[in-house]
Amino acid sequence: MTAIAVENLSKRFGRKQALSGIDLAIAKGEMVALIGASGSGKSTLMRHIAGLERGDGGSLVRILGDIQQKDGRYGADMRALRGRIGVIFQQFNLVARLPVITNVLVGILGRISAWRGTFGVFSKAEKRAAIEALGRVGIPEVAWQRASTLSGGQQQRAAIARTLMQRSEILLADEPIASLDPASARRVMDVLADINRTEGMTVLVSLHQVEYARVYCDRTVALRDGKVVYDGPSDALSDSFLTELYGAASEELVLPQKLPVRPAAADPATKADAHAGRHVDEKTKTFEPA
Ligand SMILES: Nc1ncnc2c1ncn2[C@@H]1O[C@H](COP(=O)(O)OP(=O)(O)OP(=O)(O)O)[C@@H](O)[C@H]1O
Repeated sequence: MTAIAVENLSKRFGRKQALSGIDLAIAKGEMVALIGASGSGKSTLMRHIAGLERGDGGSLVRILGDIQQKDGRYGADMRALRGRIGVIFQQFNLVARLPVITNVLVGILGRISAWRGTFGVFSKAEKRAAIEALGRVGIPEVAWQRASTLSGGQQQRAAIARTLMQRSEILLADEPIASLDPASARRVMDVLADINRTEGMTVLVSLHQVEYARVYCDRTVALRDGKVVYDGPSDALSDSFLTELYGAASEELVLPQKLPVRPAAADPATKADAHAGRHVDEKTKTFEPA
């Protein structure tokens, strides 16, 4: 089953064409990296898939088989679809003054009555589940601390715990490791890979550095100037191929040091849907094997 299907998605902000005719299909259970130099359109694409932004005429986004938006209009099931998608951003993921556990419990707001949500009335079982979710991401001990006291990496892991509480089926992580040190970045990526594997959650993660894509994701989609310029196996993204795709801008996508190799994370059953590599020829708009 296709979790995310984007067809001919374009978006113009004033004179800026942020996205141009994006076609993308991500199968349920895949963990896919989205890479691209600064300004290539990664966040804009993520925001459209999350249903936070509407594309221009001719655009179509389906989430888990249902129309989320078409021709710049949201579908009827928009609210329900939003509940099935968890979103993590580079920053501002948590309410700093609230305890971590309350931030995690925010994940169930879509499932409980408005008054319980407003007054923060959560049952013992819900609190236990929130602590379990924090355990799944390796930080159960911080449950009662204020979110502002957590490190950047812990904050990202708490945000992932919130999406577990939400029981989201798709996780969109927009540059979740951009402001983290390498060790914290790896821990966050480990957690994403783990919930992809064990919960079968579909993960689309945008990354600035291609090394993380190579280590953690079987498949990478590369954007340049709002267009898909590559969609295929991450290990085909050699430094020389990146230079071919991005020219001098490829330097900002490559870490000076290599990351340690990590075993493939995705469930083999879901790999059958993985796409063969395609290098997109922008002039003819045809897809060629990389
Ligand atoms: N709301 C907006 N209004 C006007 N222009 C926008 C808006 N959002 C994005 N853009 C423009 O669209 C282009 C793509 O931006 P986007 O943030 O998606 O890129 P990105 O690949 O996520 O970059 P970065 O890696 O720096 O976060 C940029 O030129 C940006 O300035």
